[in-house]
Amino acid sequence: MLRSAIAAHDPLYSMNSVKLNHSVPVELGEQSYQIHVDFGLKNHLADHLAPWNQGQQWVVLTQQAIFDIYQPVVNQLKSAGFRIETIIVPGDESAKHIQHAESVWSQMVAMGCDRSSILLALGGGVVGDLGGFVAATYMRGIPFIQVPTTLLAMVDSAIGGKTAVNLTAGKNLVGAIYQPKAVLIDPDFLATLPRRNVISSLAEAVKYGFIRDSSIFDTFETRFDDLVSLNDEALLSEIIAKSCRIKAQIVSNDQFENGERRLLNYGHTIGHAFETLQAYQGLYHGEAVLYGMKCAGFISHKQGLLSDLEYQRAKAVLDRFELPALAEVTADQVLGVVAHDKKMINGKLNFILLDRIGNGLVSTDVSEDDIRQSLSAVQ
Ligand SMILES: NC(=O)c1ccc[n+]([C@@H]2O[C@H](COP(=O)([O-])OP(=O)(O)OC[C@H]3O[C@@H](n4cnc5c(N)ncnc54)[C@H](O)[C@@H]3O)[C@@H](O)[C@H]2O)c1
Ligand SMILES: O=C(O)C(=O)C[C@@H](O)[C@H](O)[C@H](O)COP(=O)(O)O
Ligand SMILES: [Zn+2]
Repeated sequence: MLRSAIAAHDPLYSMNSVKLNHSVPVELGEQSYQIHVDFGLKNHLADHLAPWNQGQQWVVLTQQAIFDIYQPVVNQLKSAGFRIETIIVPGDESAKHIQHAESVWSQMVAMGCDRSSILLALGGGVVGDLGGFVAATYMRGIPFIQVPTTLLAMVDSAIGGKTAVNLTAGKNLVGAIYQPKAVLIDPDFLATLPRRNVISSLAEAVKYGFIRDSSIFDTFETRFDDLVSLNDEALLSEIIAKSCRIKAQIVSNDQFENGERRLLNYGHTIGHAFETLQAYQGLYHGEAVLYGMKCAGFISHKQGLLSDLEYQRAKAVLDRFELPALAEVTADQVLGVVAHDKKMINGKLNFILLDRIGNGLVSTDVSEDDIRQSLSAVQ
């Protein structure tokens, strides 16, 4: 509490005197990069960015609520001699619309950005996804750097190069796989993150516990309240480090999602449908994925893949997350959106299931009836 209060007044404040820093490589040949996790990194951002600064125009893409708190971080770069302009996009999922990509492209032209310019995405997954998409397309591609400010972005969205905007018909239906030059994580940003966003963010961390590393799931079972409160820096550091390593490894193995990377979509097939049907309002991404993971766990159990005991454990952890009620949507509506899912290949849906906690698998045997029954179980 005290920390949050101090940090809210001093955006350059570091909440950690003990260093819990580490680096994780994302191995992608010539596109390889490092994820640096460093409490207090934002106070030295200019040093971290110096290797890329050759006097070119930089654009910081962010949202008003973030800029209001962290403007001193941007000012610090100006003081260090960076040529910086700031572009503000809407503070919610509506920013991931092609009209905002167009607006950012046009503002960048007006600012004199050329192919050497660098886009720095300072924000959560929305800023990162939109910023990455703009960077991938502006003058056919300029470098970009991710500085995530939400826990979701630190454990997932800033890593791996998925960039996108939404269509009315579905989430992330237009985008590119375009890797950042670096991901610079300062967990101190989380001191000002609203609790609802922390809870939503944790969805992507528990996802790794389901699909890959049961020790992450065990941590959710035993230390749920400590995870949500963010009070234990060692625990926070551990959950970020484990998540980054898993995501980096999966992306390194399968950048273009031909196999293993599909596991990262656990809970997303139905979660994305909920977001789409609510017109990207009312339900945060992580919250939608939590509902989706409830459905996927139900189907895994129904198909006899997940034991009674493991299903009950999965359900008990997911039920601890505070979630807003789902809007009334019919199973037909959900199935209609799922039909456009990006994992639909030759008319076959690739659905992510579990055969135990800690092991995800890709199934092409999930029926409409499975989905209908799972929806009845969670609604
Ligand atoms: N590319 C990927 O691999 C990937 C992975 C997961 C999610 N996503 C996408 O990420 C998006 C969700 O991202 P999110 O959960 O980070 O939410 P978000 O980006 O919408 O941010 C949540 C809210 O918190 C505010 N905020 C951000 N950082 C803050 C801070 N430090 N202090 C105070 N306020 C802060 C933002 O302004 C925003 O209003 C979705 O669009 C989802 O599809 C992408
Ligand atoms: O990086 C990935 O791969 C993921 O699937 C991570 C997801 O958490 C993320 O929400 C992603 O944007 C969903 O991918 P999509 O291809 O279904 O849009
Ligand atoms: Zn996600």
